[in-house]
Amino acid sequence: MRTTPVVVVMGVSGSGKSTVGTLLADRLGVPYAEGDDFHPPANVAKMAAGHPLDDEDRWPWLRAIADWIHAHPSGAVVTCSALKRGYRDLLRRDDVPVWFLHLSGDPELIRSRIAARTGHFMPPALLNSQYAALEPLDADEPGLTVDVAHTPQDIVATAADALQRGEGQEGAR
Ligand SMILES: Nc1ncnc2c1ncn2[C@@H]1O[C@H](COP(=O)(O)OP(=O)(O)OP(=O)(O)O)[C@@H](O)[C@H]1O
Ligand SMILES: O=C(O)[C@H](O)[C@@H](O)[C@H](O)[C@H](O)CO
Repeated sequence: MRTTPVVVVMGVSGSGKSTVGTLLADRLGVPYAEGDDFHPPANVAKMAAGHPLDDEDRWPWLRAIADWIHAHPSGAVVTCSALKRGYRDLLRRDDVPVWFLHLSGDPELIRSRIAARTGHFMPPALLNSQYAALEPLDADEPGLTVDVAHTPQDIVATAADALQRGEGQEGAR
């Protein structure tokens, strides 16, 4: 690969973005950012109260993540649900290559993981709305889709291998 991309670990709530993202950043030796930290407090309060975000809620948050991405032209990992194509278009800019790792999986598996998780603001009831909004990677979007039934370690190894071989640079697999 000629240039190290910024990897955006995407997927519905509870798909494992933070778990996989921190491990992948360690493995690649690049900076890491947690996408939830870019939410304005009003967004977190809205989700915690059981209401899904809408596009208007998400644009300022996505712009803040896009700014972080483009402050890291030498490569980085950031988590962001990036559920819709239009959101990913906003995160992609010409100056820094952006590569999406979509953590995809069976809703019941992810629901059970959210139910077992403690200390997180996102209520399990919002998972259906996350799937309703989700638009998987299109064929022309650089990135890779992996099944979250695999262990975080296996997912990180698969992603790191694909990045090293330059796979998915032209479009999603
Ligand atoms: N591949 C995996 N196998 C088993 N458990 C996993 C896997 N990935 C994540 N988990 C567990 O599932 C739960 C959700 O993971 P995590 O918090 O990383 O998801 P997330 O996508 O960052 O969530 P959110 O978007 O709601 O912040 C955690 O308890 C985590 O330990
Ligand atoms: O786009 C969205 O609806 C939000 O980003 C959510 O996905 C949460 O931030 C997150 O994933 C926490 O659970």
